[in-house]
Amino acid sequence: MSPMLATLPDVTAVLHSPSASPPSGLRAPAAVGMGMARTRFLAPRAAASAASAVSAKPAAVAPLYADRTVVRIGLPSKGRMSEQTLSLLKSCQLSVRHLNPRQYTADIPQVPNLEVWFQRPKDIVRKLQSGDLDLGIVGLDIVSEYGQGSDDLVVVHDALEFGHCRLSLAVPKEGIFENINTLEDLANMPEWTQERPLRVVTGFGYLGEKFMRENGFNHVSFLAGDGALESYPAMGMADVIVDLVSSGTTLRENNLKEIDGGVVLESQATLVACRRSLHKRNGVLEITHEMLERLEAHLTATGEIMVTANMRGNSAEEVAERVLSQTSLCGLQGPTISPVYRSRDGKVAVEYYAINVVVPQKSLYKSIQQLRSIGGSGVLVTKLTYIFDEETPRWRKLLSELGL
Ligand SMILES: Nc1ncnc2c1ncn2[C@@H]1O[C@H](COP(=O)(O)OP(=O)(O)OP(=O)(O)O)[C@@H](O)[C@H]1O
Ligand SMILES: O=P(O)(O)OC[C@H]1O[C@H](OP(=O)(O)OP(=O)(O)O)[C@H](O)[C@@H]1O
Ligand SMILES: [Mg+2]
Repeated sequence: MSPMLATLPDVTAVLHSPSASPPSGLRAPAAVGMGMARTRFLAPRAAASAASAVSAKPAAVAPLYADRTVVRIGLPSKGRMSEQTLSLLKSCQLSVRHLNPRQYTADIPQVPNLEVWFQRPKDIVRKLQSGDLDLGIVGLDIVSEYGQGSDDLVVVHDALEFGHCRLSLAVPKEGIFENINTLEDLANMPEWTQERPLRVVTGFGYLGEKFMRENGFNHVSFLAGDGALESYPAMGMADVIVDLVSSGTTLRENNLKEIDGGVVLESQATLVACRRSLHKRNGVLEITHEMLERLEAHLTATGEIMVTANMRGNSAEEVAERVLSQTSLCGLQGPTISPVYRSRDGKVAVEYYAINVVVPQKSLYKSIQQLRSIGGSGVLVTKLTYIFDEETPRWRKLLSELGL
């Protein structure tokens, strides 16, 4: 038998033997119900075989939750989040190796015990809930809609800085909605009655319904729609829509407007985990920690740059005083100041000091102006790849959420 494979007991026999029922708490694999007998399941990939990508060939009978030792992460298989997810991971030195674009599996060579599964965003959430995935990257909108506030899911990183959008209620610009500019205006319209409720079309039935209920709408009906929702009001099929908005172009082009108080949810990409896996599956917590550290280090560094300059001075302290008198030169923990040694008349002398300071990218020009105003010269600007703090606050928060 290959070291990669292990055999399961005869499944038919297990099913038919009352004394050999699966341990409680374990779900029976779906294929069992389909009458499939004796088969093999994928065991954890041996580190030595890291060169071979995960096989997409379905096992005839899937492993039970407790039998799976490899950790799984779900990434969006389609849509606008898919490419950005891969590029974020690449920036964190977690490049996904996807040998065959027609397969749904891949791996991340940097993390040998992790399998990547490409799934539709909503399926990522469902599979995190069932424990078939341990980790996933998906928009908060999808986590909130399909997770429905479930305790089974833990948002490990809530701001991966891409996929920004908002779930928002929009109404037609004209007709009876012309002077409707707030949610309150909409709720107080006399048109909505039990016989003729406000008709809302949305792909977010759970969040949409909760939002309307919590905002005091009594006469509302919902219609589920998957795409092109902006066309429903003009077609007379709905009065208002609850849909994702990012640039606002689609709303504008369809003669719709957002109203004050109408944002249901602000969303961006998140890293989500299955709570049960964090507690019970070997390796999940460690992989989550490593991913979190890399993501935080990369995302923190993204908005910052390193500025280096030389400055004449009598001592490091005297230079430090000048630098710290400037509001944009305080750095992460303060500037690093080091002597610049040069040889003069055969002796080593210090006339200049080098200043290294990390500043927010958006205040770069201001920082340079301030450096110059206190005598800085030869200014170098360097992009930062990572900033590793002592400990990421999100890791602390996760441990406390897990009671660890
Ligand atoms: N303008 C936007 N419209 C929709 N989603 C956006 C937008 N901007 C960011 N997103 C995020 O991208 C995710 C994926 O949306 P996208 O429309 O690309 O894929 P999809 O919804 O899987 O595909 P489809 O819309 O064809 O079903 C959304 O759930 C949301 O988190
Ligand atoms: O504010 P905007 O930048 O205009 O983006 C909003 C639009 O983008 C999404 O549609 P998508 O492009 O995913 O098409 P779909 O309706 O087929 O999902 C969303 O459903 C809106 O229609
Ligand atoms: Mg879409």
